[in-house]
Amino acid sequence: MRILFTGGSGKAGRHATAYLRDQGHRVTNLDWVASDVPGITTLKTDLTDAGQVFNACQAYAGFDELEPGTGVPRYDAIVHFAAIPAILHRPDNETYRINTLSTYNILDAATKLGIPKVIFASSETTYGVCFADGEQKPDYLPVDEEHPTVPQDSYAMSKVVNEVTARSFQARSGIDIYGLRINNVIEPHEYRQDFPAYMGDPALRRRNIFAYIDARDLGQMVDCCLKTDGLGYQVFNVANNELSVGLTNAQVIERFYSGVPIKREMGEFETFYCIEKARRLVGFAPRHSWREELEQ
Ligand SMILES: NC(=O)c1ccc[n+]([C@@H]2O[C@H](COP(=O)([O-])OP(=O)(O)OC[C@H]3O[C@@H](n4cnc5c(N)ncnc54)[C@H](O)[C@@H]3O)[C@@H](O)[C@H]2O)c1
Ligand SMILES: O=C(O)[C@H]1O[C@@H](O)[C@H](O)[C@@H](O)[C@@H]1O
Repeated sequence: MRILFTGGSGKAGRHATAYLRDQGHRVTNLDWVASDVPGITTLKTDLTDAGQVFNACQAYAGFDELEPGTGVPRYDAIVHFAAIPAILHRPDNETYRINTLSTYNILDAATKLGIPKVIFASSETTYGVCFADGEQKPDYLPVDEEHPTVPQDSYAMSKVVNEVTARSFQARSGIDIYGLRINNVIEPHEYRQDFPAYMGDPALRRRNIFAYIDARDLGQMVDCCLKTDGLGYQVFNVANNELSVGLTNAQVIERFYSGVPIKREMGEFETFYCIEKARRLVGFAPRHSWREELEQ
């Protein structure tokens, strides 16, 4: 497929674009800065500027596309990852402005230009646990897509607003728009760098609901979404199926989740960040586990 990918120069985007390239997709990156991933071309674009977004969505992906003499082909899908990826990188109102405006522009352009699918990065932070002031426990476990999304911080607010915006653009246009509530992204080198500390102090993972997602598996989830048509508007939790700490599910409940309703029986090391919907609807099957990465 011919894919327009935003934020491909960032932490998650670098791995997701490489994964999509390896699956045979043609990927053009829209970002403030150029990608250094081989095979990924960047059109430097400020996504808060609607003019630039509409223009980039209708641009050639490379000089080779001049050859047929049939004009600019239409993109098959947009994968929108560009964002300020947390609080405390920018003043709160800038994070909110950049994230909501960029997403509005992408959705507006996709629907008006007849691009039939948009997959966008939402976040685990929508559930209100990650960047809460003090400790906020989930309302129930495991956290699935029905869990309330009432966060207190500007980054997560921008993601909740983006989900609402996406749902409305989908209702108007009828195209497929899938939002990914991505858990904490782990790059391959971060297993050795960071996980030993998580084994020593599991509380370090409390704000991530003890979950994580390998950056390459996130690429797989995007590809699963590209391959699955006709679902309309959907949000999906995206995480590994196992906890990111060296405790069992029961031990985490005992230490961190006393009083939190447990909705169903769970596996010994099963994640509290439920990924059943992604498995069922698009066939997501994470492959990279921290246990195996540390053994290698
Ligand atoms: N890293 C995580 O753990 C995590 C978890 C959940 C969700 N997410 C979401 O996944 C996406 C990618 O996150 P990341 O960690 O790779 O972030 P990142 O900051 O590493 O990458 C984001 C990229 O977007 C670009 N960008 C931002 N705003 C832009 C704009 N207006 N115009 C052009 N380019 C712009 C940046 O230059 C950067 O290359 C984000 O939407 C983030 O909110 C990340
Ligand atoms: O966007 C998000 O959800 C993520 O933001 C990152 O910056 C946080 O470190 C991570 O815990 C979150 O998973």
